[in-house]
Amino acid sequence: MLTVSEVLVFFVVSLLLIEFLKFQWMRRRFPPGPTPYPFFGNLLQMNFKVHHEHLKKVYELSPWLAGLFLPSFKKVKSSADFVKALIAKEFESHKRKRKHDENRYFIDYYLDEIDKVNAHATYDEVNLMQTLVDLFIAGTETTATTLMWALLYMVIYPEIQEKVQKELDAVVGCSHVFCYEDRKKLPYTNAVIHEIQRYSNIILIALPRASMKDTDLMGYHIPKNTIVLANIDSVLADPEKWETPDQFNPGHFLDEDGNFVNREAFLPFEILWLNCLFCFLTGHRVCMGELLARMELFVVFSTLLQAFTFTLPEGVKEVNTKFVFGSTMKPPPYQLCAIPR
Ligand code: HEM
Repeated sequence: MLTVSEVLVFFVVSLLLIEFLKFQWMRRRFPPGPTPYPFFGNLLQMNFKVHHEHLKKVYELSPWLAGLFLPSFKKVKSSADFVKALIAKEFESHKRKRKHDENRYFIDYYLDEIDKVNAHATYDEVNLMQTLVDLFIAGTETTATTLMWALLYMVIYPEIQEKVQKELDAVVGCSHVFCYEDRKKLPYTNAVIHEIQRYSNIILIALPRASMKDTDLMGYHIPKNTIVLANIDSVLADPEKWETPDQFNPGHFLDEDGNFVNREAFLPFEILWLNCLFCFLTGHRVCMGELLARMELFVVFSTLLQAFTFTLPEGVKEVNTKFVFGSTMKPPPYQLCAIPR
């Protein structure tokens, strides 16, 4: 047991050490942001898995106690267990019904890789299960959240909804079954979907990168092993890149003749320019589901607006659009009416 004076000495020495390091580091030019204290500035480098493991142990020892003090952990764990059980069932069924000459699914291809004997490969069933969980979470939460924002914006901006419906009626009609190719004939609808993604900006920060060596970037010093987080929000709302960054304005993606125009700063899926700059760090990293997500958003959004008009329930005048912070930035829970057209 430490005495009070020992704790005080430790505290004072730590402060002096921090000040000394700060003084040393001030000689280099660091990017704007919090002072890079050795401990506080690098919280992300701590092994969070260990904490998670401890929480899991508490939960396993006494679910009742954990449920009392860690209700959110309990909820997350039961959701994760549900997803894992679902995926394990699917995985087992693929293994049972496997035909080597008829690979059709990701699981089948992965199982083939496991079968190949390669001492350096990391393909195994545990990794496969985790990859499936990752794909499941990354692939459902993101598109669902974007569609929640999409319908909310349609009730807030009925004139935009009406314009989309007019374009859909005029170009493809009311019984058309949508495919991704249709977006080329529907510039306004396409522009609205892009603006939904820009304005809702459901992932504020890209996945972490780490610097593999000391480096200077755009005049700033980035020490080796620093975790670098790219701020997607700063690009999607950059006043130098967008005419009206704080407004929902599909015009950002249209030229004066109403043709769809892609914008360099439209980067909801990845920070591409950063990938170029950081190629010396961790290499290329992008959203692997981008194309699937784009197709899903276009087909689901167009199909819904072709079939329904979305309005606020009677008597509701105000809508809260302040996002709820989480793995993706979701709109607060809301109600709407879907009126068949
Ligand atoms: C609206 C839908 C989506 C958005 C906005 C989105 C956005 C993102 C972003 C910003 C990243 C980080 C990229 C980076 O750090 O440079 C990412 C990574 C990722 N996304 Fe998506 N995503 C979407 C849909 C999907 C779908 C449908 C899938 C799969 C079926 C998917 C799978 C992944 C995976 C596996 C990664 C990690 C890639 C890596 O570790 O390098 N995403 N996504």
